Amino acid sequence: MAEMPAFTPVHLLTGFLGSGKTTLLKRLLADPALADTAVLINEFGEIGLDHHLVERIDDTMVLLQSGCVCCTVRGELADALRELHSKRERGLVPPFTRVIIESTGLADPFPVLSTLKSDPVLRHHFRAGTVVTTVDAVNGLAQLDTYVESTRQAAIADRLVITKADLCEDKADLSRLLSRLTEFNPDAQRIMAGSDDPDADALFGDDVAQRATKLQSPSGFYCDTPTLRVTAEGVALHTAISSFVVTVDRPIDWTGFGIWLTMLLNRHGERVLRVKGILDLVGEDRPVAVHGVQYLVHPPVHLDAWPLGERVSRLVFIVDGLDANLLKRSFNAFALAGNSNARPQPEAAAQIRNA
Ligand SMILES: Nc1nc2c(ncn2[C@@H]2O[C@H](COP(=O)(O)OP(=O)(O)OP(=O)(O)O)[C@@H](O)[C@H]2O)c(=O)[nH]1
Repeated sequence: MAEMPAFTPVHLLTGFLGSGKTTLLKRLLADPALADTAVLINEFGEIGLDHHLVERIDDTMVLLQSGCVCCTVRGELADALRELHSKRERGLVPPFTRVIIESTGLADPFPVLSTLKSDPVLRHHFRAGTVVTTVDAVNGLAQLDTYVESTRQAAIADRLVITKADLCEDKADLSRLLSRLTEFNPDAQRIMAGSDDPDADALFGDDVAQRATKLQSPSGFYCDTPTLRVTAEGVALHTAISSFVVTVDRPIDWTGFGIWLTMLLNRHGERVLRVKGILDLVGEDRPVAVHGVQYLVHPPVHLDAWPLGERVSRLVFIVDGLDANLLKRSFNAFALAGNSNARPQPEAAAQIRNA
């Protein structure tokens, strides 16, 4: 077992919505090098799914829910770290030697890190570790241009993991994304997911010297590049962004669902920042995980078991400036109308148009 560090490093895994944080975390946690790791997962949305997708649930896996770790659940983050520390002291959880926080895709990483420094208890037991930011090669450039959360996540990174380059049809777009990242953060080490296959050591090795020079200021953390200046204070983020959940307790027809989702994304893809869920599909015994990020829909994946043993479909939507009630009604009009002809009802189509 690794020796207990005087200050346990808290690594932050961040990156915009759907950029591949959970996929990376799940792969890394399979590495024995990360056996002594406590994991905190924070999700934006009424229900959390990522901890089920990571497929490791034990006492050192903590879900911070119902808000974003940089704002509403900052206190909850501090409480969770204090509790983990106290349980470790009392031998109630395995003696972890590092913590990884997977933030929401909308989190501002600066307040999260400053929580470690400013909390009177935490600062005696924990220290900021490495910040790893995932950047989606397909949607990343537009996200950097549109969402300040995304630029702040890229600017603070020690390691930038570029995901989905395998899906990037236009390599010129990928080069533009890499140039933009260089503007924001010339010092970060860049790793291509898939081809470089980063291991735990490459990502969470204890090399924080880079950020020590980049982020120290009298007031705490800051980052200053020619194009972006950000400080430790949170800014008013994700004000028009909302999240809603739909739950259906009978099997859904895949074709019909696909048509409904295609219609939604054709109309509003840019503003459907994230769709993710676990579906109970007609003709399938096992649950199926679905993921969409703006116009991009990833291939569905069969899971081994139903989370919590409950056989229901749950979909989380995170949308920017769309009418969540209309979209919910549209989904329900479609789902509740039955799936015999697998066509969205006219009412459902109109609700999508007007959302
Ligand atoms: N082709 C491809 N798909 C990827 C890659 N990385 C992630 N994905 C897919 O992208 C989708 C979203 O991945 P997640 O890991 O859930 O993304 P996330 O950042 O955790 O999402 P949020 O927690 O909702 O912000 C899933 O369908 C993944 O399988 C990659 O490098 N290539």
